[in-house]
Amino acid sequence: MATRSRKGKKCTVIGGCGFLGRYIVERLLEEGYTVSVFDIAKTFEDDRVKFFVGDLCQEKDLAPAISDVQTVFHCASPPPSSDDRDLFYRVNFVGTKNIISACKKAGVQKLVLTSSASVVYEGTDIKNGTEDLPYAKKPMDYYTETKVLQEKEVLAANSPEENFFTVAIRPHGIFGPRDRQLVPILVDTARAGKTKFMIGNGENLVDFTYVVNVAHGHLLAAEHLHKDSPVCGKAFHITNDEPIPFWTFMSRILEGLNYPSPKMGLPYLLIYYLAAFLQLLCLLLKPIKEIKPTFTPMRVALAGTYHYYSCQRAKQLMGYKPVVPLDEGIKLTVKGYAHLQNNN
Ligand SMILES: NC(=O)C1=CN([C@@H]2O[C@H](COP(=O)(O)OP(=O)(O)OC[C@H]3O[C@@H](n4cnc5c(N)ncnc54)[C@H](OP(=O)(O)O)[C@@H]3O)[C@@H](O)[C@H]2O)C=CC1
Ligand SMILES: CC(C)CCC[C@@H](C)[C@H]1CC[C@H]2C3=C(CC[C@]12C)[C@@]1(C)CCC(=O)C[C@@H]1CC3
Repeated sequence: MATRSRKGKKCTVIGGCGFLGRYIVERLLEEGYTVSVFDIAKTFEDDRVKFFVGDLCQEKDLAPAISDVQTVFHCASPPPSSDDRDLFYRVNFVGTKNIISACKKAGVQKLVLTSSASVVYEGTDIKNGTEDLPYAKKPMDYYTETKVLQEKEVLAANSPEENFFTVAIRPHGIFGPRDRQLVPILVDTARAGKTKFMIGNGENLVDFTYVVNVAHGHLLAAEHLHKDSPVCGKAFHITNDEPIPFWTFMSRILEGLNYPSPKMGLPYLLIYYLAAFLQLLCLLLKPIKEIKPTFTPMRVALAGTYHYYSCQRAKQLMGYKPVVPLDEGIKLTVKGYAHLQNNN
């Protein structure tokens, strides 16, 4: 008992210097956990946190960071906008297997993976999708393909007989202050004059999840992860439970930052196939010049289709409910990005 209680509140957040990871660290500290962070780069200071800088692709780097802890949160990933297939495979698949191996060797009891609701998304409508949907047979990009591999590996590693329990959290459309993907890319797109039109008719409902709710879901999962718990070895959607039309959300952020929001819609399929053609062209031109298109087929599909998910399983098995409502999250996000405000 002494060993378990001593380790009980000790945890490590792999990827803890990232957008979501740092919010998980902050929530853990609020809840009285002893927190270590393992990341490829240290991006913030906090005297309460023990930092380990390393590469999760190197299992030897991991050992010191997870020694004598009960719970590991794994939220590291290359940015989805990367086009480095090998990097995605090494970090998200091989790196995750390293984490599982290192956790078992170190006697870690709980592994909470940050997966993604996109592991079941193939570019067509998903309305109130449950965790029973099959994995995407044709993921829309390589990032998603490696997230599928990663989740399968972690859930299969759940082993009560080895006192090792795993769970996968599937957030969708995480947003909030310090985000490095959604708002910065949206603002860049607006500044380039590319948000004059919506993609599609603007009615497609989508889940956007305020980052504090995602961190809350991760801690709930860890607290419910123990022998004989129904949480073990399962995936859970964590959303704001308030699906919103994609372009209504984007317009709220744009107008909040004093950028014009799109008023007219362009036919979804026209833009989708244009994006697919552009992606092929960029691939052919890559040896001559590297061009990264704003409107990738994945982003166009996300902008033009329904994709929202049921978090009923998290509500029932973990008592999850969002702690920050969507409207409040949007206001906090706009406030957090005042430095990206349109001053023209
Ligand atoms: N953002 C979103 O909308 C969604 C995100 N997710 C998942 O949530 C998780 C967190 O996402 P997010 O916070 O947005 O991502 P970030 O890129 O902000 O954070 C990821 C962190 O992992 C670090 N990292 C990357 N490679 C390695 C490595 N080899 N070794 C150690 N650390 C590494 C990154 O460092 P560096 O920055 O230097 O690369 C970064 O600090 C990811 O697993 C992502 O797949 C799921 C659904 C939606
Ligand atoms: C077409 C543009 C005007 C859209 C600008 C916003 C997009 C950059 C974001 C809208 C939906 C976001 C999203 C992700 C990244 C950023 C967006 C495409 C993810 C792909 C991040 C990683 C995941 O696991 C799934 C996310 C789905 C939603």
